[in-house]
Amino acid sequence: MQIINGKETALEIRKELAQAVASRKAAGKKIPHLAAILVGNDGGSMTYVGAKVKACEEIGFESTLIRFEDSITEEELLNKVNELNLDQEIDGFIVQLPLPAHIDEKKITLAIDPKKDVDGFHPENLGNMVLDLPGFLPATPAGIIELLRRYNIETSGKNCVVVGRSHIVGMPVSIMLGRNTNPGNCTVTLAHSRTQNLEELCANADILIAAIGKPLFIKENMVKEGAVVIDVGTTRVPDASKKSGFRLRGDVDYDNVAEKCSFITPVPGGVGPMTIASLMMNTLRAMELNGK
Ligand SMILES: Nc1nc2c(c(=O)[nH]1)N[C@@H](CN(C=O)c1ccc(C(=O)N[C@@H](CCC(=O)O)C(=O)O)cc1)CN2
Repeated sequence: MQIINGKETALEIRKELAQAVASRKAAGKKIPHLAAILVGNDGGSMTYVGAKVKACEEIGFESTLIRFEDSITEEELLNKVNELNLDQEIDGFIVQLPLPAHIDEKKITLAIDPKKDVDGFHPENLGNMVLDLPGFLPATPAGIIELLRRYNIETSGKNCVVVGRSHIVGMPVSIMLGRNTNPGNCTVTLAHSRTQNLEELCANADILIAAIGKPLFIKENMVKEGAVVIDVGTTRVPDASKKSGFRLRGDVDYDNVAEKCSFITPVPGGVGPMTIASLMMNTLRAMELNGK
């Protein structure tokens, strides 16, 4: 069994990006500038956005953090999105999810200029992904593909089961792994809450991707001997013994599953850091796609 070290891989990518920035600087080209909108005080969202800003600093990107209270109206948020769409200095921006219930996430996503949508959530970018056209790939699925690539994991012809059909992970990763690309060319099953015989389905997967947000959901009996297991879950579970008051739990019962796998991602230190690395790759790509 080999542990897929997402933290280390993400660091490698960040070093590569820092070199690309240094070359751009030396050539007198513009430095990528990422803006992030954070609404409210959710602990996880604050951690993730903080990590995005820190990654920008380390790589040498410019960054701008824009914070709003939970009480911001949808109209006010849309105004800020439109402002960023028009701001020539900003190359790409994200709106951290989830948003408060009174704000329609879809409306906000649709308002983002697809050319600045470095999260890759806009329908134009999702359509480009389906058609293999240039655009931005969603960060977490792109991070998973990059891990499979960098660990030389064979995907062609493999039977892949993705558990969870969220718009930001499950749905796009299922499409990406089914494309005629490398990594890709899998026979993909997208499983969800209505799927029948889920245990059996998972137990036949060569590649199992768990993206359901249910701690320790994937048990030993659901994993085939020699499978590649990718755990996307990062649920904060209360734990009084921790200084933070919580511990992170993946969707996979790692302790009982790991030994059966050929490859497995841990939580933390697996897919999570790759989400941030992919966002940084997209931000650099924004410059290229927009001819800067
Ligand atoms: N606008 C977006 N919102 C959200 C996205 C996204 O891609 N764009 N994805 C998730 C959250 N997310 C990024 O924003 C994210 C999740 C987890 C990690 C990460 O590095 N996790 C670490 C542990 C960090 C911790 O201590 O909590 C790990 O797994 O090792 C990074 C980014 C939802 N919202």
